[in-house]
Amino acid sequence: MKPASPNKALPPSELNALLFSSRTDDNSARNWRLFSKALLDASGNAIFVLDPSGTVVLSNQRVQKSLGLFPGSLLPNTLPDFWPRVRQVIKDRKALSGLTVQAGESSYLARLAPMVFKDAFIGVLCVLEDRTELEKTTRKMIAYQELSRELDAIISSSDDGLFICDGSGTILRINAASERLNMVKAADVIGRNIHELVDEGYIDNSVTLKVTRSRRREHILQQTRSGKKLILTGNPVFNRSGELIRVVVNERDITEIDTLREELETQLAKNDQIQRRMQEMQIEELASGQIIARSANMVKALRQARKVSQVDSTVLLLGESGTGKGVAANLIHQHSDRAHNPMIIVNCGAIPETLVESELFGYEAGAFSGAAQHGKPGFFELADGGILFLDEVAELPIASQAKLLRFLEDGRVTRVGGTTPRALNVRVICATHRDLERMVAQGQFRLDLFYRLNVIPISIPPLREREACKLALIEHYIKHFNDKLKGCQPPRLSRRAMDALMAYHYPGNVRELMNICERLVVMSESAQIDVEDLPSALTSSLPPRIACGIGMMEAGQTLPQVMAAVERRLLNEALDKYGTQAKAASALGINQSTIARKLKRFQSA
Ligand SMILES: Nc1ncnc2c1ncn2[C@@H]1O[C@H](COP(=O)(O)OP(=O)(O)OP(=O)(O)O)[C@@H](O)[C@H]1O
Repeated sequence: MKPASPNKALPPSELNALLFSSRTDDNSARNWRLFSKALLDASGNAIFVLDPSGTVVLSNQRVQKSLGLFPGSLLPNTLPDFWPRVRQVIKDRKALSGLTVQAGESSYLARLAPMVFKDAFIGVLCVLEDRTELEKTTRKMIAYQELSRELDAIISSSDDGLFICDGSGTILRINAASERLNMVKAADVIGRNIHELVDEGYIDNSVTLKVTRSRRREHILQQTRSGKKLILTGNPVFNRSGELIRVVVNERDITEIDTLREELETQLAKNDQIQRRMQEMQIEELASGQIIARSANMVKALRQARKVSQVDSTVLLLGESGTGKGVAANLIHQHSDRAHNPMIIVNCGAIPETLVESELFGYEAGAFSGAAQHGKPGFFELADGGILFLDEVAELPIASQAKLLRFLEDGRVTRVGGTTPRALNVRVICATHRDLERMVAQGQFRLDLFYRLNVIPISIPPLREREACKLALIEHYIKHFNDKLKGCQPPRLSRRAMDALMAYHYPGNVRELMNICERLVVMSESAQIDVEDLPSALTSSLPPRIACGIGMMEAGQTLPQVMAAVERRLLNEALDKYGTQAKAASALGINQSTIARKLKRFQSA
């Protein structure tokens, strides 16, 4: 701007008269003044005029409101920091611009210009532009820029793949890890829509599309073209009006974790198998091949028996007749510190009730008519240093139950007719096929004795719940009886005969299976045993089949649930039948690690 350089200044009195006097007023001059004021008020800026002494002679509404400068106000008093700049303009009569003025919270950009009227310098025009909002916005912009730089750094330094799409699935950005994992270049995919990439077969499944449909966090597993396994997590981002504006997808490479997990599962399955085999071997070795245990439930029962053989506690063997309670008792005995001393086996149900007490606890000379002259030791005394196995313990008369309880509590017995108790070192093992709890409820068995016996209960499962044992027992006893009775090549079982033997429920358990095998060996005339050679009770039982049809579905069940149930059943049957995961896996035609994984899933379901 061309500087004004008038050689004279208008005296203040004249200036005031010019601006405010009504003496000279006519209508048009007053209108012109009002129009000028309206013009100044309409401006978005704060505008005021100072006379050369620094007194405000004119100010628009904005100045009055925000700076409190009215005609007559002294600038040196109101804005002392700004006054020197104004003085400079008064002195030099040259305009100044780009000045900043701070007034309270507000900040202004000021321009000062000398005012000349009729060749005389009349004062200074000050135009102040409010920069407060602009500065706030600038500060925010700087903060956003910093935040954006930080986000950039975070996104690009992440080892996980990250990509961001807008609400319609158009890719906005993708980090280096994602480029690497997906073998793509950011430049090739940014700006493209996920729909297109799926259509072109670039990706087969998109978590972004899932998120856009469900509008919530989604996960999917994805295999990349390079064979990596990724777990993709898509997170929706909404604006204030609830519109989906972004989908942020995180891609985690789980190839290594998955491989490690599989290795671990295989290792665990192997360990499990080795452990089972070792247990089987220990049990087999111990019983010189006479005990057959293939089903997990039987292996578990025998493992418990082996474990308790090391302590002197009373053991209660529970199970149906013929399941192998006597076998378990033998196992405990053979493996205990008492193995070099006898195990006296007493079938409590086989002794006449009147004789039970004297048989168990012995009697003194002349205890009753017909008693031996010098008295007789009972089974307890005979078992001193060893084990007394009370089979069918539920059949003990109540009086003997009381005496047994006393022995279990103080380790002493008193012969019938005697008065002096004898201390004995006897471990007691009891067995029963009866429901002792029910007998207690019916008053047929002492509650206190039941508690005393039930310290370590071991249940021997019935043969119908031991599929894998069945097969092994049949093979074992066919060979056993053939070796014993014939000594030639044992007969082969036809498929149908084996199926019938496997399908039969054996209410008499192993004892019945042994009898059937013995009979088959004795009766067989050819090298093969066929279904016709079997007792009629067996041939009527057909192998169980898995029913299939809509009728097998329960109300509310879904196809996946039915499939899972069938899978679970087949798996359990196979495990039961083949004993080990490896054998079951090969019979089912799947990997052992798959079996291990499925079992784990079933357990946690
Ligand atoms: N796991 C097994 N392996 C081989 N033989 C077995 C097995 N279990 C039982 N047996 C045989 O079955 C027969 C019956 O077993 P055991 O006498 O032990 O049954 P139990 O349950 O004691 O029967 P009970 O209650 O009638 O006395 C025995 O000849 C035994 O050798």
